[in-house]
Amino acid sequence: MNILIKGLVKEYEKVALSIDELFIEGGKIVALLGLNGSGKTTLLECIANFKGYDKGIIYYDGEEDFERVRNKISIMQQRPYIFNMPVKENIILGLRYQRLDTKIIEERLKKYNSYYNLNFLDKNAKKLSGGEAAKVALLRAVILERPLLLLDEPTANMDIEGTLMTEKLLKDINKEFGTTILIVTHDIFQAERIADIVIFMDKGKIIEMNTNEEFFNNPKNPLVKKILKRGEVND
Ligand SMILES: Nc1ncnc2c1ncn2[C@@H]1O[C@H](COP(=O)(O)OP(=O)(O)OP(=O)(O)O)[C@@H](O)[C@H]1O
Repeated sequence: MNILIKGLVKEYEKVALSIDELFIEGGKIVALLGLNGSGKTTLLECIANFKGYDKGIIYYDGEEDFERVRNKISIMQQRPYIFNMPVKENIILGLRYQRLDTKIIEERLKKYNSYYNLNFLDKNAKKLSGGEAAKVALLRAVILERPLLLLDEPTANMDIEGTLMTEKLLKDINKEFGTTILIVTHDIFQAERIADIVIFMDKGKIIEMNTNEEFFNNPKNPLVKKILKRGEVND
């Protein structure tokens, strides 16, 4: 699914997000980078139409009526909600709502759990560690197999193995279904590993957007240049 954003403004006490125009090509993995408070979550929440916005239009494959595309989008939020029920039920919740055949639900669960091999599917999900809960929330979003996947720092609490498996999972579904994936991350190396397009935000605006290669080899914005240089020396 492609996304076209025009004149988008979201205000809280101050302007949290102000984007003149942004086009995200369908089928791409797009990493959203930026310092704390730069508007990454707000952008994701506007696209997911969580709290509405003050100005602007968002087109989803040319469609501006969100109700018509709602069931094509899934999101994993920064602090995902975990329901007081077994892990398995947390993961397949959306599929249950769709009243899919039990066999199909079990097959999908098996397919996607093969990335993490969670062996505590019957455990109450409220008792999971931060990284375990993140894997459950990620699977809950991915298992729906929707054309647009919005992920807010999905691997922030995961160990390195979980992080790399998540990256493999995202690449695999992107390849299999052409899923458009928008992923917020603070890990520039993760962005470099998986993104086709990288966006850098500052103070509610997009200050740099480029292909992976151009972004990392030839950054234009002074702040981005400075941050990438620091990353290289692991400072
Ligand atoms: N519910 C809210 N009420 C008031 N201000 C908010 C609210 N949510 C976000 N903001 C403000 O909007 C701005 C952008 O916040 P946002 O969460 O989008 O940033 P972010 O780039 O995702 O940050 P982080 O990297 O810390 O997750 C910040 O100044 C934040 O304080």
